[in-house]
Amino acid sequence: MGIKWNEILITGDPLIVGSQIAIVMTVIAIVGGLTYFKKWGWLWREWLTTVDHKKIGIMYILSGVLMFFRGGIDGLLMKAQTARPEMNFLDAQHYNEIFTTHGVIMILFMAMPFLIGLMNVVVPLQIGARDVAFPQLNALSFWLFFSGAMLFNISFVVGGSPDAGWTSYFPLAGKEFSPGVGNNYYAIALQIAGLGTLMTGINFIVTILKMRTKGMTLMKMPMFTWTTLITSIIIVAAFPIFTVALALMTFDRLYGTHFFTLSSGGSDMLWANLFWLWGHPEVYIVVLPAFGIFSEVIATFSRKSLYGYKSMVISIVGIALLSMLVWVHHFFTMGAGPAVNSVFSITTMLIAVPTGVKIFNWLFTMRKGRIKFTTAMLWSLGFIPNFVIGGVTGVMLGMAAADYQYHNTLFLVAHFHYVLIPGVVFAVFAGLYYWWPKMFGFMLNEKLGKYHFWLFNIGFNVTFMPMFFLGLQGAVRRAYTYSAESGFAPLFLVSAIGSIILALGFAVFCYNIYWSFRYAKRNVSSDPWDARTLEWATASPVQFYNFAVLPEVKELDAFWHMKKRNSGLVLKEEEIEEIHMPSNSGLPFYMAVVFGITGFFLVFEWHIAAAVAAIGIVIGLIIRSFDYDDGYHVTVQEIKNIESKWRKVEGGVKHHVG
Ligand code: HEM
Ligand SMILES: [Cu+2]
Repeated sequence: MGIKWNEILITGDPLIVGSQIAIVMTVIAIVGGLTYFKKWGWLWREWLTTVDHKKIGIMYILSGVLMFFRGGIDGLLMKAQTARPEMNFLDAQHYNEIFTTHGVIMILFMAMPFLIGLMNVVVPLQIGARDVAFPQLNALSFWLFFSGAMLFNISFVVGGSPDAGWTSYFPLAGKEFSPGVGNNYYAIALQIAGLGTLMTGINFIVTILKMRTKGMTLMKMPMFTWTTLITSIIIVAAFPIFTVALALMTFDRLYGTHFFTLSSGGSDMLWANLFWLWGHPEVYIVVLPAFGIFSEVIATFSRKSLYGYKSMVISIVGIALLSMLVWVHHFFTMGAGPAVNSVFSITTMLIAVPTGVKIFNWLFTMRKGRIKFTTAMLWSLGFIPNFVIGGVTGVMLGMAAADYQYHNTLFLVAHFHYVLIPGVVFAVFAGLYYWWPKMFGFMLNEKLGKYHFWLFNIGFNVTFMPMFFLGLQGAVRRAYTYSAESGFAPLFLVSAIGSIILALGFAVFCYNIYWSFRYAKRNVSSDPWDARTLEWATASPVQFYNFAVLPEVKELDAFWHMKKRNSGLVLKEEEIEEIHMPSNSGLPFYMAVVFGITGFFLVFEWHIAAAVAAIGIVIGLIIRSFDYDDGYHVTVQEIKNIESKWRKVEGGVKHHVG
């Protein structure tokens, strides 16, 4: 096991050396800061060992912000490289690495944690529960996700990034054509993060089915909870496929098997099928919770209940079923034959029906509503036309015969950005502006929010609209440059300028976060938007036990009706009982560390070291099986004290913004 340091630490490239220096400086700054301000204990007690769904949610969201930064920089680098023809800012190899890490990071390490973070913060509150069903498992989910994300990210400076696209098609991703460690990172880091996600799916299914408060039948659940339930079911159905595919990939790359290489009897098409059997549902895993967020925001700021609730539920179930039946549309051109292509063409286009139902429901919700144009509402309004462009071009791509023309061009890249940016990123922003006061007890700045919205929205369209036309003119995706004679130059330049405007929008958002922590008024009402669902019946920020007394639900939009009956924030003191809470645990964090170390050794194929590190995993499991900690109780007196404190202040604050 001779360690070749020159292969491990990448040197010679200014971008990478710059990042290495930046990483070292950041680590020194964080360690120094924590030591100087004596915050290590606080970090350990309040965050690293927490099992509180709200804090876990906040950590997911913070990871999402960081990863958006990383993925966004990848995007900007690509846009800079293609701004002019025959540029040499990035070479072909670098471009390959960057679109690969960009795609993986944006989908798995940006979209997923943002949405799972919001699910964590909001869903237990919306169903009137004290936490998720398995709080410690929830912490383990987060830490495994985080461990996988960090492992994937260090590939840039240690060993080299994967470069076979976020789809990692074989034979390109196999050992023969990608001998470096880059694609090992893909196989192993995604495996670790994926295990975390799978556990999240199981956790939320059980939570939503078993932990709803009295009276909340399935058809009285808020729409965000519905979408979380269906998303979790898709996670449980789809992620194991990816787990298996990645395991087979790991065997192929590390142990010389040939599941995916033709040369020894394997099949590269097997990878393509397995990947998209997970990959297409994955798109709905990120887009359905986003639909849930828009449903909450649009109903709240139209001051009406959601139009067509039942048809909304039916259409998300329909989308979930169809999402498992369309995967072949990603490789129409691979020659499955006209009959197969036609079937998948039809299933693909069918998805437009339930999606269309939802769009009309949102529009009808707004009809005759007294609309408040808050920032959260702006994101929801902006989503609709942009997402329709993404949807319509999706139907175009879904026509198998026409797809021979569009396939692997920038038309496709433009299409899925028009789905994912409005469908996920806009939703995340809407959700953050909306639930920020619930998470922290103060708001994001509405005026900055509007700059953020307009810059981001305009920048997004200027970046991606030209790509449709470039694609139709024949510009292929994943190409690091093009010739001056191609005539692509003007549109590429416009697109690059757009990406700068987009980045400015994101910068305003980052500043807004800073602004809110620094300057925002602290005495915000617990229900600043005059909202409809139960999460607003708690203190802002929410007490660790969520509800002093679990609420009873009689109808949809339960909190709205409680307010109508003047029982919104009424607390019947005689009903307060002791609350049973789970204890913190350092075990999930420990498991993520040993998983991360084992994964790192596997990436470099240091098998003995990996085996030794894996013993750490087994030790963790053993410790957990001897863990009889049953949690602790909060006394009635304590609850009364806490409740009277915030309720007294609550009386004196200005309610309802806008
Ligand atoms: C923030 C602004 C963004 C910019 C400037 C950007 C730009 C780009 C560019 C230039 C490409 C490569 C085009 C090519 O094939 O040559 C690309 C690919 C891709 N992007 Fe983005 N993007 C952005 C946001 C996102 C978001 C939010 C997501 C997902 C949620 C996303 C997912 C992807 C994926 C999956 C690929 C394909 C990677 C591959 O070919 O393997 N992007 N993006
Ligand atoms: Cu698909």
